Amino acid sequence: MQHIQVAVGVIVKDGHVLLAKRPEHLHQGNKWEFPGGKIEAGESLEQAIVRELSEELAIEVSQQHAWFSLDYDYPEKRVSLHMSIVSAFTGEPRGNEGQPVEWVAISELGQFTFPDANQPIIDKLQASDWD
Ligand SMILES: Nc1nc2c([nH]c(=O)n2[C@H]2C[C@H](O)[C@@H](COP(=O)(O)OP(=O)(O)OP(=O)(O)O)O2)c(=O)[nH]1
Ligand SMILES: [Mg+2]
Repeated sequence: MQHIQVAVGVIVKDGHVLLAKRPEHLHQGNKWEFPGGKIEAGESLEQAIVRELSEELAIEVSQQHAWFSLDYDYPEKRVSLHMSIVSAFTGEPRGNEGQPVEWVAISELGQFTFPDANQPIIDKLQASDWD
């Protein structure tokens, strides 16, 4: 089975996180995601986060730290998601590829539909103190 390594940017600001909507035609399409994408050969997690968030949101990440990782088996592929908490960036995030983006209160994440692999991320966000 295909197995991909994914850099996932959890951008936290004032008790909110930034979500983006996955385009319908993609794997897990039309669901809300944390911005990010496949880690390329030779790239570190930190480098992949900087590149993906520049490509997808047109921001420049200036502070981040690795948070945790998880593996999940979709019927068609296995993903390893590597989460990084982004705590500082420059620029105003926008959907650089036409995708809707939204700042959502961590307490309200339950209202959104995420890819099936994401539940532990939501649980951990809601269990942590972000002040
Ligand atoms: N970015 C992101 N991907 C997620 C999340 N949850 C989740 O299961 N995924 C999965 C969906 C995809 O199978 C995979 C990300 O791969 P992708 O194909 O979208 O990666 P990419 O942005 O590099 O896109 P591309 O190179 O194919 O254009 O990870 C999430 O919260 N954010
Ligand atoms: Mg992506």
